[in-house]
Amino acid sequence: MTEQTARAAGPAVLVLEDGRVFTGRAYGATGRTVGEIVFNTGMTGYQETLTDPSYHRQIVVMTAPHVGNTGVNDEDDESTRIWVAGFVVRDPARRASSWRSTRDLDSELAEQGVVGISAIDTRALTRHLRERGVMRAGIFSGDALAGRDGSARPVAELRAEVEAAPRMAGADLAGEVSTGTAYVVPALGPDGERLATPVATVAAVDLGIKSNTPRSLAQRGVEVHVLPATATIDEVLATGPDGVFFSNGPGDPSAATHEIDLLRDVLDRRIPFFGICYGNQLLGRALGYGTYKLAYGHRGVNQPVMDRTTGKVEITAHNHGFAVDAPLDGESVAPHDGGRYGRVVVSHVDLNDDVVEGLSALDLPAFSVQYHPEAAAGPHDAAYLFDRFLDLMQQGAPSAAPTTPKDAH
Ligand SMILES: NC(=O)CC[C@H](N)C(=O)O
Repeated sequence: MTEQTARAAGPAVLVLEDGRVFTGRAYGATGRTVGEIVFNTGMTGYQETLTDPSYHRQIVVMTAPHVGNTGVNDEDDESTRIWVAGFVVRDPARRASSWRSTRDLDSELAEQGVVGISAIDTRALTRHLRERGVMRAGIFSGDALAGRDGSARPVAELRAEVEAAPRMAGADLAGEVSTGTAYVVPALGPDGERLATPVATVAAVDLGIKSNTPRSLAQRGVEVHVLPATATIDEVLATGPDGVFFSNGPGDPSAATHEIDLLRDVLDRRIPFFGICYGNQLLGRALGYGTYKLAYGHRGVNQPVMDRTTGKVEITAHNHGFAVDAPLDGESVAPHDGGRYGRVVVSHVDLNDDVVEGLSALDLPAFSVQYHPEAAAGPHDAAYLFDRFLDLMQQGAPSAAPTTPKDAH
């Protein structure tokens, strides 16, 4: 068992755009950070959350009161670094304890320069964000909190820095987190051995991809060519894909012009397509539907979603602040370009708030979900969607595409 003990910490403040201030202790790196403040209701999975590139430019509040208990290990990162802009916790573990832990979370945050705050009332903060919606915020500690004479800087000054931070609405961020160069994740056989002949080849456009996504495809015998967000249709076609995948990622889908054009090029060629989260929003926009910003989003690991093609309810992992605006009931004609993409159904819906959680084209080999079948963190109820993608690639469209949902839950 590995155990690590937390470091001593000085004062820190969290300042919200609307003027609300929380006072606590510095956690992780000391200094200043600004971003959009959002809350995550997962009781587990902080390491996967921190390393999920979709959280780029966001300060994450964990509603679970104890964070850091199992330290940090070498297996659970979802990318090569921590992406959150800041981290807010109630009660950090004073001692990390797990057989897999190699370091404690406080030091890991400090080492990666991630400014955090602890010892604040995260329940009051979350209730505030639920009432008012997500907004910009800043965490200030150390020199960023103290004025020249050593006394704390006035809140108005800190708030002005928060108000100068860029907003999430309109932000095109995939290019800031995507891989710079293409790479291949090899197909695996049943015993984890490399397959000489993959079952299928997928071109996966990395808009902020989590490691468990190509892994989930590779485990089904798929060879995955991960491409940068700047990929062109020729680069996609050069991989000889049986299917194209668009990943999760940070930012506002309405700003992703290049990716939406690329996706239309894919749809025009009737190449089987699957998208997750940002990929779902981009499919929505490519088909001509709108997207909008939710008041406080869905971030956690226990969101109930109904697969309306089977009537089954699954418990799912979410991280989204935007959503697709498509008609919930029955088929609609995709609005883009006079309806040339044919009919679409909302295949999945969130049972908490009726937000669109999946789209299926009926006349094209294309579908997507707003939540995370790759889990990490979260339950694996939705892993069947990778099999659905494989079926779509192997059987072709539109035979594998779901039919119109029978009921609207
Ligand atoms: N995880 C994601 O792909 C997030 C998509 C988008 N940035 C949102 O916040 O809704």
